[in-house]
Amino acid sequence: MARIDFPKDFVWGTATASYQIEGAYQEDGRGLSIWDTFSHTPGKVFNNDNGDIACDSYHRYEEDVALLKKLGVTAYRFSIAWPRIFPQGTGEVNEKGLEYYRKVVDALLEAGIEPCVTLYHWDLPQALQDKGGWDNRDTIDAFVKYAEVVFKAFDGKIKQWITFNETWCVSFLSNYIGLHAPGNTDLQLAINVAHHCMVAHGEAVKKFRALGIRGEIGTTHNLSWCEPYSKSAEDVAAAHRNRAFNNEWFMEPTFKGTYPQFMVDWFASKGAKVPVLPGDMETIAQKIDFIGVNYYSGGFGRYKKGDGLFDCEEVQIGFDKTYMDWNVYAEGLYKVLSWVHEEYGDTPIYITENGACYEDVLAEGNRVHDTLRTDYYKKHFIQCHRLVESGVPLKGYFAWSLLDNFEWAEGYRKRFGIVYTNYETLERYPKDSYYFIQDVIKNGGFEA
Ligand SMILES: N#[N+]C[C@@H]1[C@@H](O)[C@H](O)[C@@H](O)[C@@H]2O[C@H]12
Repeated sequence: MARIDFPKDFVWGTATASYQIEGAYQEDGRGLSIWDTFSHTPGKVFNNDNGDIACDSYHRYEEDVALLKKLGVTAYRFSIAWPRIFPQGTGEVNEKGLEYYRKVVDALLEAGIEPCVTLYHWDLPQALQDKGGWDNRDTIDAFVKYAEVVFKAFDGKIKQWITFNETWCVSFLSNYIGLHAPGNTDLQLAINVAHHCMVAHGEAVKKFRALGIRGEIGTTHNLSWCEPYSKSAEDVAAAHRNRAFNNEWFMEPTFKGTYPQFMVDWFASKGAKVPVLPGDMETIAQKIDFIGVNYYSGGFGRYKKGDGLFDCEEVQIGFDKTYMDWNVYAEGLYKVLSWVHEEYGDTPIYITENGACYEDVLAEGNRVHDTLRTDYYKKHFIQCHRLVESGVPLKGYFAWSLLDNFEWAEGYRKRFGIVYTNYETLERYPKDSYYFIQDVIKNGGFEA
């Protein structure tokens, strides 16, 4: 056993998202989002679950803040629902929407917890989707207007802003693979969406700077790590294409204002190209104050002609699996964040999501002995410590998630929370993993 200790100023937090926890989907003037439409479409979500009620955090946010305070975190990442602020995506501001978030932010600050707010965590107003959504460049301007309203409303209170959550999911998962809202399966459309979201990110950063909003702004990309199964040129190239699909395709524009040419060529071979307009790349590459990275898993890949979009097949080498059937590959976190530092320099990094889904059993006394999840966190905290020790500018960590919540197309069957949500009573029960993290925060580390 070796003791690992984190820097005194290391930020510990947890993360959630509006559609996954709030419920109250028609309350106080909220407009419909694409996830209301998608989840209400039979067959799209497991068990036809939806976010109509979710964890009812719209009414129970004070319980959530109390759990955060008891946990000992100094930050809480949540998202603002665009359809609560602009029910039609643009036009009239819904003051009741702003009022809800004022209450949440004030409760957090009262508890000594810094709000870290994501502007876009996938709940696009349906009214904008009806006009083409992110495929329509007009949505960029609508996003910037929405961002300006919330920047001004919370200036000085919210000091850490994230423009987008996981643009890969917004684009490829939702418009090429089709698993998430709006459920398209068109590669060119997905590339258009990715590009327009990144332009919207850059325009929002420009607006943030122009308004002189206090605090820091960044964005969050979901990065993964695919290690080549062998050192053969074919396997190395295939694994790189697999990584670049998640990683370089988004990080290169964000930091260098260019797309990786080998991937541009690869997509061109599939008949798809990026709809770049003059000035777009300079806009995307606006300097950011931090980069958020969501990391869950990775694995090994090797060349196999025709396998998937990149002629890369996953090789099973015996990793333990989570209930999402994802590898528990903690060293992948070390590899990917070391790569970020090597490739993109000293921009501060926050792990804005990391966590695991397991089949949780409610035991006596409303306890959940989620030893596998606690073990997942231990393994990844060890890698976080390794990163800090190696000089990577890792400044903080947000566990996904505070609560079991609406897990998108998986509905409520997949639980990622460190707090168990009883969906019948909406009561919250801290799991053993919650108490493990509480202890790590309190003691600044743990015996690894
Ligand atoms: N799946 N899964 C869990 C988690 C999802 O619940 C978050 O909303 C996303 O940001 C990211 O995908 C990660």
